[in-house]
Amino acid sequence: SLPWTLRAPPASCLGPPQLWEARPSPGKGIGVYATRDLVPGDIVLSEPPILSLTPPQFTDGVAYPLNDISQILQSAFDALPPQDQAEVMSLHAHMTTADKPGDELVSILRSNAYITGSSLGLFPKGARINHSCRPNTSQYWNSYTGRRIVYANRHIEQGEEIFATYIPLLYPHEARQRRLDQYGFKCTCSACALQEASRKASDHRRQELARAFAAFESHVTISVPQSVMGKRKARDNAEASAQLVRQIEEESLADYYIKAYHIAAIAYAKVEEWETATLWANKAFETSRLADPHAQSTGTRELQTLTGYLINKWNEALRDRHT
Ligand SMILES: C[S@@+](CC[C@H](N)C(=O)[O-])C[C@H]1O[C@@H](n2cnc3c(N)ncnc32)[C@H](O)[C@@H]1O
Repeated sequence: SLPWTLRAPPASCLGPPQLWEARPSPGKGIGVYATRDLVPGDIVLSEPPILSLTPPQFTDGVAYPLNDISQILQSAFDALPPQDQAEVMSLHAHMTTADKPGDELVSILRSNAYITGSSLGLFPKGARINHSCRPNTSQYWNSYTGRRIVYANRHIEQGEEIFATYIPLLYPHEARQRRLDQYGFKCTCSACALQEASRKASDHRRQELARAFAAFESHVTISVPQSVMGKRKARDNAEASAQLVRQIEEESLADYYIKAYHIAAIAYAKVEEWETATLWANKAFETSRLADPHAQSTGTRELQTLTGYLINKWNEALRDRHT
């Protein structure tokens, strides 16, 4: 055995300088602020979970009945070193009227946990980021490195507050607010604070987008239709996919950009517009690479393969035109 104990290097030796600071955010407790201008793709935080739970029968996308897991949570907490326990207990806990004294750990999990694959994780630094329904960061769970990455999805100015989303965003204001009730605040972000008419327009766009995504979900393989009817439908779909991208960008729903570009790539491939299809696929790939520069995730690699495939099709079509 080794005559010395291996210890992790201090956090200050790991990676690039810190681009954020935590300080009070009026009306929102503590918040996280950019300490310099950030451009899309800048990694704000890269953090492993301090505590991670894999609840039984976890269904991704469905809020988990957290009270059912208080025992698993307690055992995971008990196994932590004292300084980590103190860090967990320092996090914000929104207690509901149903919570009993002693339920604080469950409240902390409910108020701060993020879903990572099939688990729930507590990330003490990222947990200080407040919510917005038009967030300026997106997140990405890198299962390869076991880190949750928070990256700028648009330009963020020095001193601006950094926001993430706690909930899926393709719902109207009232439904979003119902999901946010578990955190105990009323959302006043730029989408929720709109005047009624604009808010209705935003709600309508989000619902339409949810419908459009659902409609496109079953069309994600490239098969060029042969019938006149099929071709006409594919043409309509291609135009609808370009509209989907416009609406997603108008609503600043950065978490859905990759999905929308991918849909547009497939829709244009189905009408054999290989150049347009390639440009959309490449845009999806480049956006995915913002958070995953070494293409470690399956999603990024698939987009890289798709872009390569479409480039070949585009080349073939150019060759055919010249022979
Ligand atoms: C994950 S914590 C975020 C950090 C928290 N502000 C703190 O002081 O530690 C979630 C809690 O922050 C507050 N919060 C988050 N986003 C908010 C918002 N948009 N408006 C008001 N409060 C918010 C709520 O109290 C919520 O339960």
